[in-house]
Amino acid sequence: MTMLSIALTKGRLEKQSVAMFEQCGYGVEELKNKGRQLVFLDTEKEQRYFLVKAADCVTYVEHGVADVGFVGKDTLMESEGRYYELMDLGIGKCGFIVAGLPGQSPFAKLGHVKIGSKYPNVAREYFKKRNMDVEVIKIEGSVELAPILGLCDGIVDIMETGTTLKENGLIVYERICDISARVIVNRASFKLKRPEIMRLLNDLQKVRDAHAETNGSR
Ligand SMILES: Nc1ncnc2c1ncn2[C@@H]1O[C@H](COP(=O)(O)OP(=O)(O)OP(=O)(O)O)[C@@H](O)[C@H]1O
Ligand SMILES: O=P(O)(O)OC[C@H]1O[C@H](OP(=O)(O)OP(=O)(O)O)[C@H](O)[C@@H]1O
Repeated sequence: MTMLSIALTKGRLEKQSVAMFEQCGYGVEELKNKGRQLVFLDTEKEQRYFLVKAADCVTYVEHGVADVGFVGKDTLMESEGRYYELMDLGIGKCGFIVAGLPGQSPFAKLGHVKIGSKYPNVAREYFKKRNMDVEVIKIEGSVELAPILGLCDGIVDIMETGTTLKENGLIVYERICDISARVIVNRASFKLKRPEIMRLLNDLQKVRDAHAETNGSR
């Protein structure tokens, strides 16, 4: 059997991704008990996993260093990589929103509008579709701070529970779209390692559907 290399997004998606592999019956003990280690071998299934930042996950898959990647749709929408997006994992569910201070909608402002975001391409694209000419300011994190301090009139960011916005006195003006984690696959790997990749996708699909059923029947 051919070895599959799988790039996992570290951080918020990590725990749920590892749990899915565990439920598939793969040997992820090393991944669960990691220290500073970044590559993990699952000899039984002939798979190796590595943990990388979201945007790097796309890069590794695009270049074929990883055959498969687990990454958020937010990152895919922001990047320009070439890969196959083959499955919605149903984890890491959240959404892209436009938010701002109450009574100060960026959609109602006349004149120059500034939008802060960790996702400048997504923000630019969205406002272009709305026929609005905005200046997008790239922000690396704690985006909610930017309109409070007057750096911008609104933000494009991720919202899950809405707690971060609420605790910072911001409101949602528009929901852009839903986001969840996806499986992406290198284009050449999909031809050369198709049986291994199909087996992985089938296993993941069973786990995802079992979750959906449990949640749906609550
Ligand atoms: N609040 C959230 N709820 C659900 N999923 C989220 C949330 N925030 C981020 N995600 C998903 O998890 C992925 C990783 O996010 P995470 O915050 O761990 O890393 P990051 O965005 O690279 O930030 P950092 O610079 O803090 O590492 C995101 O690309 C997104 O798909
Ligand atoms: O709606 P909520 O459940 O409050 O989640 C939303 C928050 O989660 C993400 O930030 P993250 O924690 O990744 O930190 P960051 O500001 O460094 O991006 C996002 O940018 C929001 O700030």
